[in-house]
Amino acid sequence: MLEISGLQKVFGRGTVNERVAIKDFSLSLQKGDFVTIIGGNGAGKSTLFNLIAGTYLPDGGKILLDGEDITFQREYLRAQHIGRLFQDPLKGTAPSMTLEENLALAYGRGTKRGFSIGIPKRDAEMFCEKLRALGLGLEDRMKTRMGLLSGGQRQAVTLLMATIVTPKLLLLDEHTAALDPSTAQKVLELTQRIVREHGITTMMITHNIGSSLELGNRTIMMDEGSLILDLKGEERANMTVPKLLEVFREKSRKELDNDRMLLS
Ligand SMILES: Nc1ncnc2c1ncn2[C@@H]1O[C@H](COP(=O)(O)OP(=O)(O)OP(=O)(O)O)[C@@H](O)[C@H]1O
Repeated sequence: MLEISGLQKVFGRGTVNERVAIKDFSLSLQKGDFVTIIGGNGAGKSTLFNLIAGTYLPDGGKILLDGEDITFQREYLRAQHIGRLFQDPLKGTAPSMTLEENLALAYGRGTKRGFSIGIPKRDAEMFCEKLRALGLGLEDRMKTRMGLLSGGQRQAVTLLMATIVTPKLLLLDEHTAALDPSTAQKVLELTQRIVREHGITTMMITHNIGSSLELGNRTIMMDEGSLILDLKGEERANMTVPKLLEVFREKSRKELDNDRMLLS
């Protein structure tokens, strides 16, 4: 359902700062795949997401989503089918608008539903039910401004917003990295539940090597803009954190000595 072939992105071409961020990158995902992505600082993980989401355009290669060539499609058009979460829980939301209004905006994405006429009662009831299902008591705070929620609450609502219209693809860019460990765990559990319920094809960048093996059905490792490891099936099931670090050392000839890299 996602076919990436020969993707290339160079920043600052022809300048002293020239940097090949994505180098001949190819990847093919099946519908319902949940891929975790790991790699050191500057490996190209976020750039890959920016190219898939249309924030940047590539210098070469192709991206097909459900058979449609989206390589140069405008970002706002792709956003109708691609949900995205960032490390910053406020990114992609309107902090001065209420939860209900944020959800209504997300629900209206890609449809002809208007926002100016207010929020229909049955939509508000549906938002309330979805918030209740998060188990965070947010169903009683529909009129609260988004900016007043805690980081974990906001990220849970952002997750709901990204999936309220089931996307073809969900991109999670370290979406729990800014949360305390127990809140991060809760948001990860919610993520798994929502992704599983709707069978959403998902890509998740993480610095937690343990999570990268525990969540999803496939793990890819990037280094210097290239895919250096693609783990699935039995090979992935038998992989451990120490073994994965060893593989990284062998393949990249460097240590994963990233300060943010969590090893368990
Ligand atoms: N807008 C930009 N302009 C110039 N260089 C950029 C830009 N965005 C990314 N880069 C460079 O491209 C390379 C890949 O960066 P990217 O942010 O994709 O890596 P990453 O794997 O997400 O790293 P991290 O884990 O540190 O967030 C880096 O060398 C980075 O400095």
